[in-house]
Amino acid sequence: MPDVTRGTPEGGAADRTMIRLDALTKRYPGQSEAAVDALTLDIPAGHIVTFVGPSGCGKTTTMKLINRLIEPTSGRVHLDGRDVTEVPAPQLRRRIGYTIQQGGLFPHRTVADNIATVPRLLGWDRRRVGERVDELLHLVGLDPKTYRRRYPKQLSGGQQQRVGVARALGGDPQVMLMDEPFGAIDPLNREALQNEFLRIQAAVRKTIVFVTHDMDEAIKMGDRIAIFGDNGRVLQYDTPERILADPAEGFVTEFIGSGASVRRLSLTRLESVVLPDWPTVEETSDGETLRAAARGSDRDYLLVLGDGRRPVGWLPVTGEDRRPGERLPLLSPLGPRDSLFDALDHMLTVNASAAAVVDGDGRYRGVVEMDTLRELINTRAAGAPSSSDHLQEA
Ligand SMILES: Nc1ncnc2c1ncn2[C@@H]1O[C@H](COP(=O)(O)OP(=O)(O)OP(=O)(O)O)[C@@H](O)[C@H]1O
Repeated sequence: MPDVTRGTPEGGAADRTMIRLDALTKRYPGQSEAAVDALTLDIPAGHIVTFVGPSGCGKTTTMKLINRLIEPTSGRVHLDGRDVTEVPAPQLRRRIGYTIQQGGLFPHRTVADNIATVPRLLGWDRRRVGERVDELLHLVGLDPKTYRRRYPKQLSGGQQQRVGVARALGGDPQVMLMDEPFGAIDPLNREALQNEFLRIQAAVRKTIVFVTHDMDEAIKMGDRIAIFGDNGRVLQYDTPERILADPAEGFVTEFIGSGASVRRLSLTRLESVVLPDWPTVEETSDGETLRAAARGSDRDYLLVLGDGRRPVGWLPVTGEDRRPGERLPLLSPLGPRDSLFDALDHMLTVNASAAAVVDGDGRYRGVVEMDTLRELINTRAAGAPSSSDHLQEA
């Protein structure tokens, strides 16, 4: 098998390797097959790597090998350049935060005591521990006054998960291992937690290994994705963009599913694409100017710009003689941080074939068309580079 797991997938400047798995193998007693088989993988500092794959493929076992909850049959784990077997286990676990499904909180300890677990192990004084607990509750979006003294059973699943994240961050670890942290959360709250967690990560920049069953979550959360096949083997390790654009044969293609080309749209932000120009008119234009603009364009709609070049409506062009019709309202234009997928979603929601895009100040920037998105989906699905000359990545 080619070595898919070494080095930097982007081929750019190398990030420091925080976790290095070297031919790591785990065979549980009495099992004929290895749960993890000669796994070799470099995890760069300050990034999220998602492990995704079918049930039983060795994701959890790999996590437990990293923080030495279990010992390997053979192979090595290096943390920040040092073999983990040379680091005493308690010290190691203080450097590695661990969250599991449903938060894994101690049921008979309050929220504050749960979060304080590692800071106390580290011997911090009471005041520093108390401050850290409040700081972390703030960070995960829970009001310390309300939640500090509650017990886990007095929290919703999502709140327990937040406390689980706060507890894992307690001792300011270098590394976080998160084993399906949002697995038991309903889809809406799950999305909120994912967004919240990405916001936290932008501030704390930990090295994170994030296990999930869900390819969409792997794409959203991962700077890189390791796709596991059976027996703890990694079939592909790369950025979400590359995996979606060029999935390894067979299993990976199947695992990603037929929605890959649509999913890729969600990876491209509007701020990074060059948008085609569109015929526009000013809100204050007189009738003659509007008629001239309608005749001079081959589009079925003109975009109306108001004060400060803000898109405010669409002007349909009708009839053989191309007359401007009644202005239609434009509710909310798309912004620079929206993705091509958001554009598609927006057009499907408002039943339109085009959507106006603005810059960060709300000024008109261009228009995305449904036809262009359709073309992108089709060319990407066919595996060909996009031939669209309407919408180029900047
Ligand atoms: N303590 C154990 N003793 C024996 N076999 C085990 C043990 N723990 C896990 N296994 C086996 O090792 C394999 C890998 O398990 P692991 O929990 O790492 O998979 P996983 O990818 O995390 O699965 P899931 O997505 O279902 O959590 C499985 O076949 C499992 O049955």
